[in-house]
Amino acid sequence: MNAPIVVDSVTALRAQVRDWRQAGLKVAMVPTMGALHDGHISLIRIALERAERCVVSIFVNPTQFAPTEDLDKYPRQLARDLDRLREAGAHLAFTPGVSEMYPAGFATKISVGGPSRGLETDFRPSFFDGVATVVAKLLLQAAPDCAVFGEKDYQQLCVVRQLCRDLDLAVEIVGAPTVRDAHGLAMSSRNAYLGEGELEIARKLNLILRRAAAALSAGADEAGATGDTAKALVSAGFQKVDYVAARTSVTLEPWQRGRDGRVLAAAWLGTTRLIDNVEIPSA
Ligand SMILES: Nc1ncnc2c1ncn2[C@@H]1O[C@H](COP(=O)(O)OP(=O)(O)OP(=O)(O)O)[C@@H](O)[C@H]1O
Ligand SMILES: CC(C)(CO)[C@@H](O)C(=O)[O-]
Ligand code: BAL
Repeated sequence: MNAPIVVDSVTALRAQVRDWRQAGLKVAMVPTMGALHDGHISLIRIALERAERCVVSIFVNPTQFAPTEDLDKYPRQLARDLDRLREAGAHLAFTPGVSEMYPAGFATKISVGGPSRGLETDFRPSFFDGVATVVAKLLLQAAPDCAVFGEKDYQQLCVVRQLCRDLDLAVEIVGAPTVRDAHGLAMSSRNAYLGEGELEIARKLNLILRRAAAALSAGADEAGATGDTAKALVSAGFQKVDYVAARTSVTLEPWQRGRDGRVLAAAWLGTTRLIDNVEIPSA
């Protein structure tokens, strides 16, 4: 595979996408924060099934991190990421610096309602403002035909869909299934923070959520099932559970039996916060 073109300015990104467009080629985008793993590569594969050209952005977006969060220690490994992009057949890596995305005087924030209410927002109150603002910018900068986001960050996917619908952004948002290791652990750049013992515990998260989803599907009381799940996570070794909740798919309104639903959770292992979600099987 050829090495991807690497650009760090919006002007160069726009010029390249315009050339592809003029040549009649479709463009797909995969926004990331880098430290690429097989989950990201699966998004690129899906992008390449839908378009002749794939743009991957690598930008650790400071506005979605709270001051107490891991912005400084977030893994940054551009050379390795570019190798992975070449192997995956991505055509362009957009690697802007902070001042390219947020030049002096930048003063806009996009705040999405609906699916951003609750769950992550209860614990990361400005997270989705940061995500929505940067995703809107990336989609306006690259103007792709479609953009691929992972279901691992399920609430984020729902917020991005709402954002594009509300702002009439002419881009199709494609959701991609969660890629997991052999033990069910969702791949995540933050898994790199986990020590050996923590990894063993992290691998129990998905199984515990699947049990909760099966119990709900079989008719268990929602408050009881989510409460038992939080207790099971603590028994498994998680020190703190931010939430375990059942929600209706897409809108993330309270789940109603008979409707498509998901169980979503966030929990801490030491200083590492993991999230995951699973579908509630239809009864
Ligand atoms: N295991 C996975 N399967 C499918 N998509 C994934 C997976 N992990 C991340 N993604 C998707 O990749 C995109 C970029 O995510 P990001 O760069 O934040 O990676 P991450 O592994 O989720 O990192 P973090 O550990 O910071 O949450 C998002 O759309 C995210 O949902
Ligand atoms: C969508 C995103 C690239 C915005 O910074 C980020 O939240 C992520 O990697 O999931
Ligand atoms: N994967 C979503 C980005 C974040 O948690 O900061």
